[in-house]
Amino acid sequence: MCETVAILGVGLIGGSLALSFKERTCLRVIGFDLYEEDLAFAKAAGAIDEGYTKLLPAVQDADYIFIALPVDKIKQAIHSLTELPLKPNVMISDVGSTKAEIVQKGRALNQQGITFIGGHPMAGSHRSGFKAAHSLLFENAYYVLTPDPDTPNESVEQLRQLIEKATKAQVVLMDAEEHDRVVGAISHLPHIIASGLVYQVGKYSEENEWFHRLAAGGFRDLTRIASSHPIMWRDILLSNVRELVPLMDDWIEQMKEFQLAIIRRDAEKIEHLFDRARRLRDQLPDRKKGIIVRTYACYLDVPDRPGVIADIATHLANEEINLSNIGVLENREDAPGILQLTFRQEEDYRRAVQCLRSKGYIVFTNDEKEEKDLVSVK
Ligand SMILES: NC(=O)c1ccc[n+]([C@@H]2O[C@H](COP(=O)([O-])OP(=O)(O)OC[C@H]3O[C@@H](n4cnc5c(N)ncnc54)[C@H](O)[C@@H]3O)[C@@H](O)[C@H]2O)c1
Ligand SMILES: O=C(O)C(=O)C[C@]1(C(=O)O)C=C[C@@H](O)C=C1
Repeated sequence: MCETVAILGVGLIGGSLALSFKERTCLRVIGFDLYEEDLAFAKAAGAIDEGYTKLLPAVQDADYIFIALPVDKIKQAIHSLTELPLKPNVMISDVGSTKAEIVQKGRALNQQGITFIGGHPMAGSHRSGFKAAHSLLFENAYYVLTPDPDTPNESVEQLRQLIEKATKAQVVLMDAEEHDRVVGAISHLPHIIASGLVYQVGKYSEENEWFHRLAAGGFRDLTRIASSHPIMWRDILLSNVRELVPLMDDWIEQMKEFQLAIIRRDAEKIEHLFDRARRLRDQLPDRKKGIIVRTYACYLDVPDRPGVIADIATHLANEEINLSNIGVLENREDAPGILQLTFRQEEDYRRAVQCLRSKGYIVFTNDEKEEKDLVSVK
């Protein structure tokens, strides 16, 4: 007979877990959330079998409980679980973005003989709620578990196998404090910096709206995560103060190093800083994400005249080439825009390049675009 998993909080992460369990295991999935409508939506989407707005009916038959609430609410839920009649062999985990404080709370469950193992899937989005959930959100991502030294190995293995089977993520084990330091640097601090940049430009744009209007690719890429849920991020920061304060000190030092090099007009130093950063960035492991489908793109210098996009689309349609997306990358008034055409199939992409070149368009591929960008920067 199949077991039951209760997911507390059927939002982005809980909803994605629920979809993963339904898709790749035979577990019965019970959802718990504040809102009836969200539960009804998750049920209609096939993510949960039943949904409750009360904790007891959601957890009393569960063999596994995953707490996917905001960090502060995870701590409260752990406390509530210590007071409820649960199945004796239930295994409890969470998905919170910080671990030390949560694992500390979880020890109250461990003292009652219930296995609690902290967890954190290293994938997500700036979007929130079940509407943004996806069964492949965690595919190929790391999924950190932070068992205490005295957690039985069999329990860790059992949880690892369940998570890997359902989510297709790769489980790694880590000490909770080490987790908070690492994730503080690669996730929490970047969220603060992104919001800080948006603030700075927001302030300037109150005086001069061009600051907002000119904000283009680089600024947008760098600040996407500033659109994340403010309450979720408030709780994350408040739960990782110990690591964040020294990390912010280091960041301020790093900015001062850049500032000094600029004040001194120290070209060599500036180049060295950028060169080192580029090398380090290029060494980041490329973890292929499940929900990102491989696409093929080509680029066109297009004259800024009416009908040009329709003309391109017509040529492709006449050749029965399937175009997946079309977008303007740059749109300067005094220069041609760059049109990005994206294709799902390599064959479509190759035929499109050939077809459009034969119609007189200047088409360049990804590698050629990189070369062109570098040349125009020199
Ligand atoms: N968003 C990310 O990228 C990401 C990635 C990894 C881990 N996490 C962690 O996952 C957890 C959930 O984040 P999310 O992005 O899924 O948030 P979310 O807002 O999408 O989902 C949270 C869900 O919990 C419900 N909820 C909130 N308070 C509740 C309460 N008191 N009782 C019952 N239900 C309640 C909300 O209605 C919502 O459905 C957080 O702890 C976060 O730190 C987030
Ligand atoms: O991709 C994003 O938008 C995220 O913010 C995801 C992200 C991250 O910082 O990498 C955010 C919080 C999580 O705890 C894990 C992943």
